[in-house]
Amino acid sequence: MLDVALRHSLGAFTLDAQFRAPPGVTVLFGRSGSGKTTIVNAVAGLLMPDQGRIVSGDRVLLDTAAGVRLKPHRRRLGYIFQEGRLFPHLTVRQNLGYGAWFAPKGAARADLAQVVDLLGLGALLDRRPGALSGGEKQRVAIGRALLSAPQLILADEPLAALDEARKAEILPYFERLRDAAGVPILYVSHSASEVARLATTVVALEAGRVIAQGPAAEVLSNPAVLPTGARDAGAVLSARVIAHHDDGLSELSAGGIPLFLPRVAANPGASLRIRIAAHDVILSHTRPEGLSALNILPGLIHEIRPGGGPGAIVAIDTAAGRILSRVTRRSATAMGLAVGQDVHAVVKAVAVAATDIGAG
Ligand SMILES: Nc1ncnc2c1ncn2[C@@H]1O[C@H](COP(=O)(O)OP(=O)(O)OP(=O)(O)O)[C@@H](O)[C@H]1O
Repeated sequence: MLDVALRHSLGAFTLDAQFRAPPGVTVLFGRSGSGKTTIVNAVAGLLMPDQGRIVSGDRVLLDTAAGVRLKPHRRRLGYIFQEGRLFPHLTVRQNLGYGAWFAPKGAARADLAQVVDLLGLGALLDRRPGALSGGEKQRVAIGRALLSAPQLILADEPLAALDEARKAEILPYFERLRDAAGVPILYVSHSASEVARLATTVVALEAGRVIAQGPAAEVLSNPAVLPTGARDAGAVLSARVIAHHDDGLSELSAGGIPLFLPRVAANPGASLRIRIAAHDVILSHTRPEGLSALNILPGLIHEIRPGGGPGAIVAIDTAAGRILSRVTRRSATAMGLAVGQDVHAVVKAVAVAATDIGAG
């Protein structure tokens, strides 16, 4: 568990933020300039806030009132930066060894063989960073952070420098890290689909303040707190893989509702989390028939939130969880949509991209 309370002024900007990061990935999510990096720097000990208290597990890293200010190297943190920052003259094995060198003596630390296996680094150990792809470098950086026996991992936009294909390559490794390493991860991101896949907890920031914090599915289903507003709104559902069919579709079950998606890379029985973007969901009063879309989720309208422009976000509670649909206000009026009404949310199978599906 990480507890953070900070107050700090930087010119015209004031950070006044409090949040708690339970085990798993806690994503700091907010627009550019909302204070994400300032928070990460304060946790890292690279910025001394005007006032603050930061507690990681049972260790007080900072308590300005009590005069406690642990030096950065004594905070037991692993860093994963945007651009990897590996030593170019060292091999992958030596770069990993550098992480272990930083681990305090006697600290329980990850085993090299386990880390190599977790991150798929076996074939890369004797190469230098110049001979690695961006995604491979990032996997080495994750391994190096893990081997330093951290009590907390800080990842500041670790995927921002990678193209979509490399991001898709790395995301599963962060999922494994989240699910296997048992170390809390504080993760900075702008990307709604990255957040939907990785976050256990989301801390939404605006102008230096926390405007929402809580489980990812809950915070992300509130379009009012998303940095890009309705454009990025979407729901996160938990689903279990039931079967793979011969026509290339996989059948899943989300709270008992069948979902058909393009074949997913997970075995029957596996739990997945799936992001369904609000703009891919259409609404119907009656259960549609003669429609090509395969996924129909009956539910009740929980909220209708008009946007600044012509659109509105409709939140629907279904047995699979809360779904969001982005419709025009004109359609909402023409359909007579109202809170408490029964509706059917309709999702095309192909609307759900592979990057929006992650381990649950
Ligand atoms: N040394 C400084 N002096 C004055 N203002 C600063 C200073 N450093 C940062 N700021 C301001 O503090 C605010 C928060 O910056 P911060 O880097 O934490 O934002 P961020 O959410 O990480 O943004 P990004 O996503 O663009 O990295 C910004 O408005 C920035 O301009």
